[in-house]
Order: sequence, then C-alpha cells, then structure tokens
Amino acid sequence: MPTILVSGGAGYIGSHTVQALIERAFKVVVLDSLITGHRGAVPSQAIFYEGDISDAELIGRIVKDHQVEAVIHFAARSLVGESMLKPDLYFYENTAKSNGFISTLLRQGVNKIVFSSTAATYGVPEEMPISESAKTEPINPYGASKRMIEQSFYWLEQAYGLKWIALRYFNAAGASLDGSIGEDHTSETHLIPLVLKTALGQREAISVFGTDYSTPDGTCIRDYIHVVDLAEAHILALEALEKDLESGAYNVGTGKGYSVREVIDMAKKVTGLEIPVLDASRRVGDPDILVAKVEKIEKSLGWKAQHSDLKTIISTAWQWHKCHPLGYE
Ligand SMILES: NC(=O)c1ccc[n+]([C@@H]2O[C@H](COP(=O)([O-])OP(=O)(O)OC[C@H]3O[C@@H](n4cnc5c(N)ncnc54)[C@H](O)[C@@H]3O)[C@@H](O)[C@H]2O)c1
Ligand SMILES: O=c1ccn([C@@H]2O[C@H](COP(=O)(O)OP(=O)(O)O[C@H]3O[C@H](CO)[C@H](O)[C@H](O)[C@H]3O)[C@@H](O)[C@H]2O)c(=O)[nH]1
Repeated sequence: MPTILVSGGAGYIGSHTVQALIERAFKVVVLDSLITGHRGAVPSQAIFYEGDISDAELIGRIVKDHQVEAVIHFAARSLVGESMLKPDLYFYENTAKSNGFISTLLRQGVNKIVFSSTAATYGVPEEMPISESAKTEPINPYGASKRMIEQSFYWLEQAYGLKWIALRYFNAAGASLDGSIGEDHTSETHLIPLVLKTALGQREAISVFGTDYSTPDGTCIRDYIHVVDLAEAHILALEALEKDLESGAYNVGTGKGYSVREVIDMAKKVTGLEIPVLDASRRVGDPDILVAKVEKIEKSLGWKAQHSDLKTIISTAWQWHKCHPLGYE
C-alpha cells in the first residue's frame, strides 16, 4: 500500500482519518506541530513526526525516507473568531505555510493532495442547499485563507501538474465508533462538544447564540457531518486521485440541517441529563442556514454519509466525552 503523509494528523479530523487509513492498511506518516493536536490521538501504527509544515528540510527527509505518494493536508488554524482578531496569523499559518508546504512536496515529486477546506469559503450563500459552483465570498479571514489555498491549486496544477481535491467540510462532529478518539480542542467553540461539556457539569449552561434567525425555531441551522464519514471521504478522494479523477472542490455534508435547539434536545435525549440553556445574542458572522448540496461527491467519489444522523453523531461524541472528561490529558 502507498505511504500517505498526513499533516495535522494529531488533530480532531486528522486523527480519525489516520485511524481509517490504518484500518485500510495504508502506511501513514503523521506530521504535526501539536499546537492544537494531541500525541495520544495518533494510533501507534502511524509513524509520528513532531514538526511544522514550514520545515522544508524535515518534509524533504520524510518524503524520501518513507517514499510518500500523496498527502492529506489538515494542518491549520481554524478558529473563526480568532481569525477576525488576527487575520495576519491566519494568512501566514494557513495560506503562506500551505503554499510553502505544497511547493516543497512538488519539488520532492509528490503531486497528489487532499485538502481540508471549509463551508466558510462560501460566506453568506445565496442558494440553499449550497452547491460547489456557488459564489465563494468568505466573510472571515479563516474562510478567506482557505479559499486562497484552493485558488492556488488551480495554478499549481497548470504549472506543475498538481492533482488536488479540496473537501469543503460542513460541521464536523461525533467521535470514533469504538470510543477510542474524539474531539478535544483546548479553545472549544463548537456547539456539540460544548453542549456535552454542559451535560457533564463542566459548564453552567449552553448559550444559544441567537433566537431570531429566519428558521422555524429561530435558531441557526447547520449540516452536521460525522467525523467517521468525513474520514471515509478522504480515503475515497485519495483513491480518486490515484485513478486520475479531475481535480476540484467537493462539499462534504449530508444535505440535511438541524437547528441549535434540535441539537440540544437530542443531547438531552441521548445523555438522559438536564442541560441548562441560556438564550443569548447572535454571534457575529453566523449565517441563518448552512446546508450542503452533496450530489457531486456522491456521484464522483461514490461517497455517502453512513453515520451522520444526529443521534449517532451525539451518541458517539457523548461516549467519548463521558469516558474522557479531560480529553487526552
Ligand atoms: N472542525 C470542523 O468543523 C472543520 C470544518 C471545516 C474545516 N475544518 C478544517 O479541517 C482541518 C482539521 O480541523 P480540526 O477540527 O481537526 O482541527 P485541529 O485543530 O484539531 O487539528 C489541526 C491539527 O493541525 C496541527 N497543526 C496546526 N498548524 C500546524 C503546522 N503549521 N504544522 C504542523 N501541524 C500543525 C495541530 O496541532 C492539529 O493537530 C483544519 O484545516 C480545519 O480548518 C474543520
Ligand atoms: O456555544 C455555542 C456554540 C455554537 N452555537 C451555534 O451553533 C451553530 C454551530 O456552531 P459551531 O461553532 O459548532 O460551528 P460553525 O457553524 O460556526 O463552524 C463550522 O462551520 C464553518 C462553516 O461555516 C467552518 O467550517 C468552521 O470551521 C466550522 O467549525 C452556530 O449557529 C452557532 O451560533 C451556539 O448557539 N452556542
């Protein structure tokens, strides 16, 4: 089996993808600075390098020593709020470093990349569900930093033959089905882990950011995608690149949205616990509804969400949080 280099493989989505790659007998090398990731999230079968994607010398050595064939590139900063305060950090850490990383890889003869993009590239969409051909006008530096990387791929393909698939994730959630790994962000901003931390008594209440949106219950609607389904999308994308599928961007979502209240109600049902709720004001930059159109990935990659019903997402996340109340520590 070919060797796959996974940048950011100690992070939330990266570690679940590494687990899936190892289950399929790929050889996996993880490169992660551990700035937000966890050494304990990386399965022992993967070779681990602690280092930064900007370290060209290290990358050159990894590619040579392990005969890397393709890369899955997760490593990034991904806090929308932080990106509004420090846009320069996001353009450096995400856009500039990715460009350097990909140049180094191309120089070493690695020309296949699966890239973590985001629904945040769309900004405030004019159509719902959102298709890949919708306009991309990000409304925060995080989304802009990712959009710029996608745009660079087009030119790198013309000049150097880069083959690329950008997966635009909607809301990643859930944990591995065997309970071994899960979501552990030190600065947690995502709804589902925060709701479950509230159920565990680690937070006093879950704030509902905005109750006056143009949705049936007034709270924002999002398309939650199970991290195990996301991992599978990466494997199919790798296989598609091997078969010379055309490069491009693909949504990864379910096509179905749930409101913040629906998520909290499901968490109450799954945990059997009371979860105190506080209605709060809107968070800046949250669109009413974000739901993916998923025909493209279903048709071209043969991918279909298998575990992304809300109950499975929250049950697996709950199993992880209950057994690891302090995360990987
Ligand atoms: N979580 C989501 O809902 C979501 C949605 C859309 C897109 N994404 C994207 O998916 C990717 C993974 O997200 P996540 O939630 O797993 O985040 P995460 O923070 O858990 O994982 C990112 C990993 O990259 C590592 N890293 C960061 N900068 C690095 C660098 N310069 N060199 C080496 N390693 C570095 C971190 O230590 C961490 O392990 C990111 O690119 C993110 O922007 C996430
Ligand atoms: O304590 C909280 C946290 C979140 N929310 C709400 O829950 C929904 C989901 O919020 P998340 O922070 O979990 O996720 P986002 O939709 O903001 O962000 C996700 O989707 C984005 C695409 O728009 C990016 O891809 C980003 O990286 C990814 O985390 C939003 O309406 C948010 O306002 C709350 O009500 N209370």
